[in-house]
Amino acid sequence: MAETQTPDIIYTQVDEAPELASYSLLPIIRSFADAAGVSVGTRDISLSGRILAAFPDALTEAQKQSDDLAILGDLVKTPDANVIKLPNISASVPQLVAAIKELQGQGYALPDYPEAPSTDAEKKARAAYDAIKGSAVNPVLREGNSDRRAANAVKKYAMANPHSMGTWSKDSKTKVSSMSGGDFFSNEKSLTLTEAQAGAAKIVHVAADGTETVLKDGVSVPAGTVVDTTFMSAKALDKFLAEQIEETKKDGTLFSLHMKATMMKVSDPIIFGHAVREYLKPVFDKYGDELKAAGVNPNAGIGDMMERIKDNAEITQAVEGAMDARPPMYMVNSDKGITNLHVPSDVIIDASMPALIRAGGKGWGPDNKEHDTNCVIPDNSYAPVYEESINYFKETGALDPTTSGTVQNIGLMAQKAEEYGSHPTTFEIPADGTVKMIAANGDVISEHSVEANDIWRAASARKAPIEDWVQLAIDRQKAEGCEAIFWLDENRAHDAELIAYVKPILEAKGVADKFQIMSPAKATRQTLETIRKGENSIAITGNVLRDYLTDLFPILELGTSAKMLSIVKLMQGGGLFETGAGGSAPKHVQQLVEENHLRWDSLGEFCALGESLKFLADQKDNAKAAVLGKAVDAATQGILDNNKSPSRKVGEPDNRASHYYFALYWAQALASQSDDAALAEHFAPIAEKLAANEDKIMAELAEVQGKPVDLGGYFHSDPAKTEAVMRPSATLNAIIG
Ligand SMILES: NC(=O)C1=CN([C@@H]2O[C@H](COP(=O)(O)OP(=O)(O)OC[C@H]3O[C@@H](n4cnc5c(N)ncnc54)[C@H](OP(=O)(O)O)[C@@H]3O)[C@@H](O)[C@H]2O)C=CC1
Ligand SMILES: O=C(O)CCC(=O)C(=O)O
Ligand SMILES: [Mg+2]
Repeated sequence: MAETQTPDIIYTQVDEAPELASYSLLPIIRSFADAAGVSVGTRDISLSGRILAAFPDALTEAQKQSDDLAILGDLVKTPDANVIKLPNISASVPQLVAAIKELQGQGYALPDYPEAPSTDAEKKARAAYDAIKGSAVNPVLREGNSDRRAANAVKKYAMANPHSMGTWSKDSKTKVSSMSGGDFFSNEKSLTLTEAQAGAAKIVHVAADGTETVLKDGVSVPAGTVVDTTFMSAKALDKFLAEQIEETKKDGTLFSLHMKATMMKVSDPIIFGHAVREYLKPVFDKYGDELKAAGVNPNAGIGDMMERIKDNAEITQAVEGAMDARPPMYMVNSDKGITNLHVPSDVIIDASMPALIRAGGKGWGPDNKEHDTNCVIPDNSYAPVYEESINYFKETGALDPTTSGTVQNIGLMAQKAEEYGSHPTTFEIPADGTVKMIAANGDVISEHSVEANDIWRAASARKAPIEDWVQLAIDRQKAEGCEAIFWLDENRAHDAELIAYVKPILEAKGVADKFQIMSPAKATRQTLETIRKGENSIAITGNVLRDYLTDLFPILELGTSAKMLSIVKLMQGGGLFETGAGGSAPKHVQQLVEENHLRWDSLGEFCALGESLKFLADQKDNAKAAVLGKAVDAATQGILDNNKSPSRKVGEPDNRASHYYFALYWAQALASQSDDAALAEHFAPIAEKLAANEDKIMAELAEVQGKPVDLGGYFHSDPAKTEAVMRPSATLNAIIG
């Protein structure tokens, strides 16, 4: 065959902190793997890489880049897949625009992001950019369901070395506020499609005057798919937001909005925009025309708005005046004046709510001090999880990480299950009327009366992924023998359809007595009670709760979700090993650039690497991969036992130093094992050299810290400059080769 062979393992090229870490870690991985005949390739799924791959016609031959995401999307549907997936940027519009600008500045003739596309070329460019926006990578790669948990060694380490936890007081004014109706939760309709209804469905808007507009045609929904449709009323949302702004002011707390504008890339930026508009209502009322003329789109946030009006002193002053009259906002960076409503991707609910709960219900205010906070989460589908957690901790005090049990997660996410797949079927409604979803055979799946500006969406979960998810839960419960709860609310339309799948499978397998089914609010309380007793629980959830809980519990138990094992057992037999459960930590890049210290912890990468190698050993009957994998586990244990994880403070050992120790312990484990004599012989001198040069290497790594560095770009950094920054120890580099 002419085709070049796929490497044994693909390591993804991403963005921000994890990508910086890869510059240091990947050469070590490759050098060690190479000695065992294991090939490690890379594929570029970074934001800049995806932009370049989408516009070949705008680039010179030398600049063109392959569509690696599409290639990986095909690979994960084969049994050969073995992919280590690091977190990548799920870009908001301001991030996308910034990345395009940076690439243009580097000589790539890319089109601008067309804000109001009118010509065909602009419409084409806009469609290409919109496909890159938000969570555009994970849904493509996740051809399997999710298994996230803390490895035993990691959990034990956290219990012995607890992170700091804020204290909860019974009279904390922190709370979660959600709509009392008119939200996605209360308007949801759900149906499991029959054979007769299966096929290509369409979504139609019928205006009050009878005009029909097809919003979307050809929505593929095979038999057995659970289809949900729902909408959020724009009027109810605005009323709710106005009330919350008032109430926050009365309570004397901070106003904060928690959304997932990246994952729900159509609905949530719109909801965010409503909050911006409501918070700055006097300004939008008075200067609406001027703001429109300046191209202000509230969905892009106050940051973008201020930039556009910076030359207009009157409006700038009006904004500042309006903000002074409003309750203070929860800040992303109080030193720099960056508020919760500045950029839609700055406050991402899965990370932001747990961080606030870990801090004892406190958020940072504009005065650079901690305050109680009103956490505004408009939709009720999942807000009760945070509400119940906050209520529970107010009653009982903070969780004790030294004694707490652990919560594992089995998440339904394969084939864009649930809201993850809803972007192409979410619409801001143009005019009053009805929205119908119509099955291939003409049956009306659902019908909703809507008003202009309401946000309507359809989401779906297919039969095979649902069945695979239930089986995964059965396997995991069997392995752990602990409490296992399906977080499903029989009173919610969608969950009731899932329960109709779950119950018969559990009964048929004779394991119904091992599982409970509970609404998210009840499951939250029971789970917290279980882990407080030092026992463990498995949360079996849909996609959104998978996302939320795999940050919430790890952040409370381990201090961070970066240390999680995150396995995607691909439905076609391959393996996808995600590193940790968190994101790409933009704050960490800032610190590196300012003071050459990278506090990113690669423990998630170490865990994923070990799993990937052990998977390769089984997948290709590769005994050397098994030896490498076992040694990775020993090295990871070594990092924990000897406290070699990165420090947060400049001047102390950082990410690069932890990679040196990882290499040292990995080489020592390989040198001392007796399963493969050739590998032991190869790694003995390497282990010796690494150990003998410890002081020298650590000094070389320490020496560079404390000064700013130049990476030659943020979204598309200069490889040579970045490598020089991330591999500053000539001694280590020479040993690694
Ligand atoms: N799988 C994926 O591809 C995911 C991608 N994302 C994307 O990541 C970006 C940033 O998201 P954000 O919500 O800010 O969340 P992040 O998880 O990137 O950051 C939140 C904070 O978590 C801590 N943290 C996260 N990872 C590590 C690590 N490995 N080592 C040490 N600390 C860590 C840091 O806290 P501190 O600095 O206080 O120590 C960090 O500032 C967005 O573009 C988002 O879309 C988000 C989630 C998953
Ligand atoms: O895909 C994304 O944008 C975020 C994913 C995420 O947060 C997660 O999987 O935990
Ligand atoms: Mg997440």
